[in-house]
Amino acid sequence: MTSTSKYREDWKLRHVGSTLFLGGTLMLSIIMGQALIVLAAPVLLALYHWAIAPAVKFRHIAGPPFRPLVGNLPELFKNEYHEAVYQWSLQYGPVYRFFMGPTPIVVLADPELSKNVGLTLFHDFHDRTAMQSIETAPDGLVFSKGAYWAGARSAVMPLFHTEQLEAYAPAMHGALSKMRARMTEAAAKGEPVEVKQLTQQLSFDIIGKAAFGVDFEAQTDAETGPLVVAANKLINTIKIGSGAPLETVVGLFFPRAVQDCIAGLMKLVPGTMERVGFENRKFLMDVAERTAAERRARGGEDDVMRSSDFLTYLARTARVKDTGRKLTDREIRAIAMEVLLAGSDTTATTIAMAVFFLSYHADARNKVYKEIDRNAKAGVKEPGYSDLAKYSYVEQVVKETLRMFSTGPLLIRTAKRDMHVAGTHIPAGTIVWLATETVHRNPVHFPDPEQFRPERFDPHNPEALQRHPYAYLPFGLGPRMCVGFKFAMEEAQIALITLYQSFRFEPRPDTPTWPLKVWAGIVLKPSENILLDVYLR
Ligand code: HEM
Repeated sequence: MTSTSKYREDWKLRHVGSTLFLGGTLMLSIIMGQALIVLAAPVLLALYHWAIAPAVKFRHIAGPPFRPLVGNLPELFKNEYHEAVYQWSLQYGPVYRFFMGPTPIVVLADPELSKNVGLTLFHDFHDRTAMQSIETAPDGLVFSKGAYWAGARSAVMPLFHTEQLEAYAPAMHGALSKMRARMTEAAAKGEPVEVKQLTQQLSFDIIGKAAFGVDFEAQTDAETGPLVVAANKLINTIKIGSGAPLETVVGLFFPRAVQDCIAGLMKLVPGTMERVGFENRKFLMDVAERTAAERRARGGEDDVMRSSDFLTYLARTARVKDTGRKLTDREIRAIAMEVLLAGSDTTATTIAMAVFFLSYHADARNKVYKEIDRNAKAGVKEPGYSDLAKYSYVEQVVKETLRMFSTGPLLIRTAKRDMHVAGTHIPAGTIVWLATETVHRNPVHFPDPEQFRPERFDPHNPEALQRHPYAYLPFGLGPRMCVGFKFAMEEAQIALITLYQSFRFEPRPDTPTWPLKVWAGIVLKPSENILLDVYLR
């Protein structure tokens, strides 16, 4: 080989080598680039989902400025979140949006809009979205959906028919006699009473007897009674905001599947709120299931409507309206749990707050005494459900208490499809809050809203006659309205009648004043420490 041809050969080899090297590098960078894209895509997508999309998608609705990732959580949890909702409505009007982390919430704070969403457009705003991954949710009422919910609700409704409500009154009086004894003792000793604590225990005893048919012993054994201890522990785990379980916090930022996964994992770790919630829910559900089985075994499908408890009725008589099918054990225990949770703290807070307001309002208190004494003279001492019509002022007191201090200050609905409400586009899947408490505080519908004035609910009062029919919604509205509202009104009225038959409550220097620093939360943030002096009348 000549030197020229050798040179050519070397050159070729070098050329092939560098081409291969260049090609390889190019390939490698393409592969790495693609890998990078594959790896980065979810991060970019998540960033888009958290940091950009919500603001872009909801830019047509006014509201507080969006912050990437956290949205408006800081403002929301600074006070109580329905207080933030109220303040925003003053700033942005009756239709606005804010962001719970990256999740947009559209708020409607107007009676007509409540009517539209809760009633007129019900089929498009049929369901609620849960913040926690509650395992009983698909079988109960509160977070069940569509046709299943309608069937379950139809089976439960007869529990709140008039004759049944009449049958719960003796259990209410039974529980109240224990409370009266405790109050009498406190009055004799000159000791103050913490009203909310007492009414909480009272409510557990009442709902325990009515729903489960068993004695929760909350008033006699609050510290060690297994049912009341479990119920209290469970209630503490159902929180949103500071002190909420990790799964709830995760649920603010991640899709439901991630939240469920975290909830499942946390349940395995002793001491976590998820574990405490799981154990106590299971304990109570097992009690409900055992009790239902025992009630079922006692008899056939006979008439167990009167003088029975919820579980007996649900296990033996209840039927889904259209199909006629019986409720399963899973459904029965889920409904029993919900009733226990939805029906205890809400009613207890209402009774406690009514006593609180009355302690500061001698005029209203004297009208209550007058009504009670008039009925007592006419022979009504332990009123049943049908007697309550004779206590219209006590009813007005309960209504005004629920207006001033809502234990259900927001109604939750989810848009099933793209909708237009008040000319505003609401995309499918959006969570909508009907800010009922904000309306309750609006002077257009309730003049001097910070004033406790039960007379505003006197049906003959021009203020009541002129009010928008959907301005006052403490129990919600439409087909998803509170299933237990008549039970709650019955319990609150009977409790107040019993208490004011015998006692007088006076504020102390350390009693909170209105407005309270802490407002009721959507789930369970009661006004605690309502310390009052109690006297025999
Ligand atoms: C003062 C007491 C109570 C208040 C303020 C209250 C308030 C509410 C509110 C605002 C809702 C949502 C309604 C809606 O979205 O339109 C609701 C739903 C519900 N409440 Fe009550 N409630 C009280 C007592 C009770 C009691 C005593 C029970 C049971 C015995 C109960 C069981 C339920 C259930 C099961 C739901 C879900 C209904 C459904 O989605 O079909 N509540 N409650």
